[in-house]
Amino acid sequence: MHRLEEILRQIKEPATEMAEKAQVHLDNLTKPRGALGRLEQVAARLCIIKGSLELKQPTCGAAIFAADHGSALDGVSLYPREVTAQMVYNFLSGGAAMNVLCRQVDSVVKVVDVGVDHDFEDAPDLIHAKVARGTKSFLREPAMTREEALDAMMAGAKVARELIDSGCDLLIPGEMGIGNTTSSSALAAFFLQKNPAEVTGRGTGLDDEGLARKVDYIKGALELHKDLNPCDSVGVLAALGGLEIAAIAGYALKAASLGVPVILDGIISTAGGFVACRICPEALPYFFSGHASVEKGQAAMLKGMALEPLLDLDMRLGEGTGAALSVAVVRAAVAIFNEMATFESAGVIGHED
Ligand SMILES: O=C(O)c1ccc[n+]([C@@H]2O[C@H](COP(=O)([O-])O)[C@@H](O)[C@H]2O)c1
Ligand SMILES: Cc1cc2nc[nH]c2cc1C
Repeated sequence: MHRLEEILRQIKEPATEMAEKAQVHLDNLTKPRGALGRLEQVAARLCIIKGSLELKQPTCGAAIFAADHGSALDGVSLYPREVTAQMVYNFLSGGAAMNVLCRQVDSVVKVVDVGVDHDFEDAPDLIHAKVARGTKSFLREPAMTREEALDAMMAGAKVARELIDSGCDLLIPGEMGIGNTTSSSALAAFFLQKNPAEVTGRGTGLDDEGLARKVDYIKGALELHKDLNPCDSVGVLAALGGLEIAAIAGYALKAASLGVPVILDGIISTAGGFVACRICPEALPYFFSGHASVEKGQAAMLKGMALEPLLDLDMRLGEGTGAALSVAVVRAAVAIFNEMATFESAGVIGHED
C-alpha cells in the first residue's frame, strides 16, 4: 500500500453534531441572530472540526512549496522561470510579501524546494525535498510521472506533519512557481469540464495576446491528454499539475488526516485543495478559502467545493498571502465565540422563539 493510502484511511469526516451546539451558543450571544454572518460560520466550522465548543486561538504555520514548470519555457508567463529560484532566496531572507504578512499573524513560514530548477547548496534554512528539476511541458507529455506526483505529495505531507508536531493547528499552503497558474487552470478545466477560456486568467500579468496563447496551450494540452480517466485524480494531477500543486494536495490531506484545518490561498493553492478533495472528499470539511483571487479559475474550483472566500482584496500574488491575511478573520471569529457576553450574562432581552 502506498503511504498516501495510509493518510487517506486516517481522514475522517468530522461529526456534525457539534454544529447545532455551536449555533445555540452563537445565538445566545448579544447580537441579532446571524448578524455576524460568516464569522459565525467560521467559528461553527472550527467547533465541528475540533469536535468541541472549547476553541483556542490558532497557532498558524505556513509552507511555501516552490517548483518550476516546463510550460514556463513556452511563453505562458510574463516572467522568466529563474524568478522561482530568486524568490526562494527572497522568502528565506524574509523579504517577500508572504514573510511580511505571516509576521503580522505570528505564523512561521517554511520554504520547501519540491522542484526548482536550481541547486540550493547555499540555503541551510530551505527544506530540501526536490523531486525533479521542474515539470515537463504538459503540451507535449505528462508534466510528471505518477511516482513524481506521489513523491511530491508525500513531501508536502511530511512538512504538514512537522508543522503540526511543532504546535501549529492551522495550516496555510503557499507556493511559488513561474507558470503554475497554467497548470492550475488546466486542472480546473479538466475536472470541471469547462472551456479553458472560462477558467484561465492573466497570471502574473499577461496581455490579451499572452492570455490567448495561454488558453491555446491549455486547449492543446487537454486534447493531448483527453484519454485521462477523471476518476484517477493522481493520474490527472501528474499529467497536468505541478510538483508544488501535488505537494499542496499532500500537505492538505495530511492536515485533514490529523484533524487540522487548512486555509487555501489563490488559484494554485485552491487547485491543490481541489485535487485533494477529488482524491478524498472527506478532507473538504477541513478546508477554508482565505481570499478570492483575481484569477478566475479559482472561483470555479471554489464553487466546486462549495467554499466561500473570507476576503476579496483584488489580490493575485499567491505565496499564501491571501490565506495569511485571512487568519485575522479566523482569530476574530474565535474571539467572538469565546468572549462575547450572552443575553443572560449581560442582562439583555433576547429573542422569543
Ligand atoms: O494565487 C493566485 O491566485 C495567483 C495568481 C497569479 C499569479 N500567482 C503567482 O504568480 C506565479 C504564477 O503566475 P504565472 O503567470 O507565471 O503562471 C506563481 O508564483 C504564483 O504564486 C498567484
Ligand atoms: C516577483 C514575483 C513574486 C511572486 N510571488 C509569487 N509569484 C510571484 C511572481 C513574481 C514575478
